Amino acid sequence: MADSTLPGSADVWACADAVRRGGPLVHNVTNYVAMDLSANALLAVGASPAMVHAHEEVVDFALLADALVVNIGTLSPNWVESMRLAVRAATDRGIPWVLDPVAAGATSYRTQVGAELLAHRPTVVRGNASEILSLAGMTGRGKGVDATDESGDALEAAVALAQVTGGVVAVTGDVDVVTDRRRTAHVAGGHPLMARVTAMGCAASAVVGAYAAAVADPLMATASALAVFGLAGERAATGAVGPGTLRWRLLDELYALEQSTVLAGTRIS
Ligand SMILES: Nc1ncnc2c1ncn2[C@@H]1O[C@H](COP(=O)(O)OP(=O)(O)O)[C@@H](O)[C@H]1O
Ligand SMILES: Cc1ncsc1CCOP(=O)(O)O
Ligand SMILES: [Mg+2]
Repeated sequence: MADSTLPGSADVWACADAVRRGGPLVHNVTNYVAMDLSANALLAVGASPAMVHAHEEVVDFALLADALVVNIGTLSPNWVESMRLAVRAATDRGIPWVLDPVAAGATSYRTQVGAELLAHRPTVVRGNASEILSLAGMTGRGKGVDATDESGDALEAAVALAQVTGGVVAVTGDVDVVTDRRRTAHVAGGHPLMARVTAMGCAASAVVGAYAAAVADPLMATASALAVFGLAGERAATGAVGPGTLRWRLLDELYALEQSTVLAGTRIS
């Protein structure tokens, strides 16, 4: 249902422009698989990435950053402690932080770590439908890091999680659903081939971090970041011969995205 407080295409462009002009420094405690694509996606949208997780420096780095992204993709106790330290520092400073609960529900360890981090009230949670359902204690049927549920079926779970965090929860998939309980945006776009490239969701979470640093309203920031990411993804898929070319074309499209393309291509309802 249309909601006049949801971002329109001009808002999405204003957010993209704010990221390009501001060039936020985004601190990532992320997984080994996602580091490269996330860092390149952040650079392509105009942000500065840093992947920093050693206990000895993670707090100092969080003090420099404009946003933090925490991703549990390749977690271990050592990494979880890095996440705790980084989240505490980011929270103390009041910078936005994003939680990507990769494969929550696949093992009890992941679900438990996801729940612990959730209790620290991330500004934004971004996951696929199976992860969001699992984190909310509902029956997500993920296949490892991949979703087997539809984003539209996780709206109730997203609202329940947003109730816990007081922030924004985004469920990506064929349509991205973004809610802060009061407002719910359905962001159309993207391409099914995007799910065939590993770390695509992680990179989307990283880009959400950049937008949350540059834009005060987390729902506006998240919906805009996902609109831009989806638009770049669908343009990248046009002419891609498979996942490999899509991956690199996505970076080119994120980098080259123009105002006219965003104004014509954004579909948020
Ligand atoms: N079937 C699809 N149609 C369009 N876009 C998709 C589809 N599946 C995933 N995407 C897009 O791919 C990106 C990653 O989302 P997703 O695959 O849900 O994350 P994850 O990799 O964490 O499972 C998002 O921008 C999302 O909109
Ligand atoms: C394959 C894999 N294994 C652990 S983390 C990871 C990457 C997951 O990336 P995404 O959630 O974006 O698909
Ligand atoms: Mg994921």
